[in-house]
Formats: sequence, C-alpha cells, structure tokens
Amino acid sequence: MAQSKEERILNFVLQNAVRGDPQSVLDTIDKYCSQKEWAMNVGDEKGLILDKILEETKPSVLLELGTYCGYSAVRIARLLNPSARFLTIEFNPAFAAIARQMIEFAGVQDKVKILEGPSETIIPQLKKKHEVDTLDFVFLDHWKDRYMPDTILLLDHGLLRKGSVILADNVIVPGAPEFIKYIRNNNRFECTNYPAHVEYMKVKDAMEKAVFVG
Ligand SMILES: Oc1cc(-c2ccc(F)cc2)cc2nccnc12
Ligand SMILES: [Mg+2]
Repeated sequence: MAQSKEERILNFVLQNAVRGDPQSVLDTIDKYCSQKEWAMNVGDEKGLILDKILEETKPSVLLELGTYCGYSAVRIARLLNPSARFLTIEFNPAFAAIARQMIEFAGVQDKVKILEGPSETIIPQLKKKHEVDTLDFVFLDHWKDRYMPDTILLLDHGLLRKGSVILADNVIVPGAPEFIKYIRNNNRFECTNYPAHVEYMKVKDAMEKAVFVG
C-alpha cells in the first residue's frame, strides 16, 4: 500500500527527531513540510502566537478541534503543567493513528487524549462521558464551516465560562467568514485578530482570539 503524506511526515520524525523532545518533533515537522511536502500544520509562525496566548491564559482544561498529525497537540501539550487535561478531537481515523504515534514519540501522551469522531457528536458528550466541567482554552483548527456551529454547541452545553479563550486558525485562508461575522457581532465575546501567514507559505492568513465574557 502506498504511503500517505501523513505517514511520510511521521516516519521523517521517527528517523530524525529526538524521542521525548517535543521541540525537536515540531522543528522536524516544520523542516519536512517547508522543504519537502506542504501539510496543514499550524506551523512555527502561527505556532508562536499560539504559544504566547497559552502562556498568557495558563489553561488547565483544553480542547482542540482538528488533531491532524498532532503538531499543535504536541505544541500545546509541551507548555502545559502536569495536572492539565487536554482533549483533541479528530474525525479522520488515519490522521488520529498518525497523531497518536507523534504524540507518544514526543513524550506528551500523559497530557493529551485523542477523541476519534465528529466534533458535533463528541462535544455534547464532554461533560458526562469525559468529565469536563468547563473549558479554559479551545483551539479551532478543523473544517472551517464547523467553527460557528461547534462554538454554538460549546455554548449550548455550558462548556464555556467567563474568561474561556477560543483561538481559531485560518480565519483568512481557507477562511471562516460565517464564524468571524458571528463571533465579532456577539457581545458575549471580545475578539482580537492576529495577522500571520499560511503555514510554510507567503500567503496572508490570521488567527482570531475570542474571549467569552460570560
Ligand atoms: O491551516 C490550514 C490550512 C489549510 C490550507 C489548505 C490549502 C491552502 F491552499 C491553504 C491553506 C487548510 C486547513 N484545513 C484545516 C485546518 N487547518 C488548515
Ligand atoms: Mg489550520
């Protein structure tokens, strides 16, 4: 069976990164995806914006939508304290299998739990099945037409509290216009835009931070 791009990325990490060293895993993925094959990891430029917002927020309970190969899961987990709980949802089983191995190689598996399935199914289960009370931080990086409906699901299921931070990738490319219109016109959120570029490209992109004011 021909190897997938995601398998090639994982193998490059297994052969070139340092086991148990999250930063070396990130640097190795960025090297492969900037020099050999583009892939939709958040990357180092937008990754540094993510790092800064995480260090300001110091979250204990986190959710990511869109695990993919696990780059942002490793990036986020490397900054969390040992007691933090970080759930990441991936719809595609092949991606989830790659991400599981990437997370284990990086040595952050004790901080991250991958939930396989559609976000619209899993979000309503977070309280009862996954013992979540409220979320301190949510990273939206999955299909852009799910950003708004999934944010509404989080609200409807009482998963946000005063000060919860939502950070959305790709609000320019591929773009999430419906989400941006919704979140910027909703007075229960305070929004900040962070201009950047599409990972590994010169194309302009941005991230949007929305703080829930309760
Ligand atoms: O960061 C991203 C970039 C892109 C993407 C695709 C094609 C382009 F030409 C440019 C950008 C798609 C994404 N889908 C899901 C989550 N994140 C994504
Ligand atoms: Mg993205």
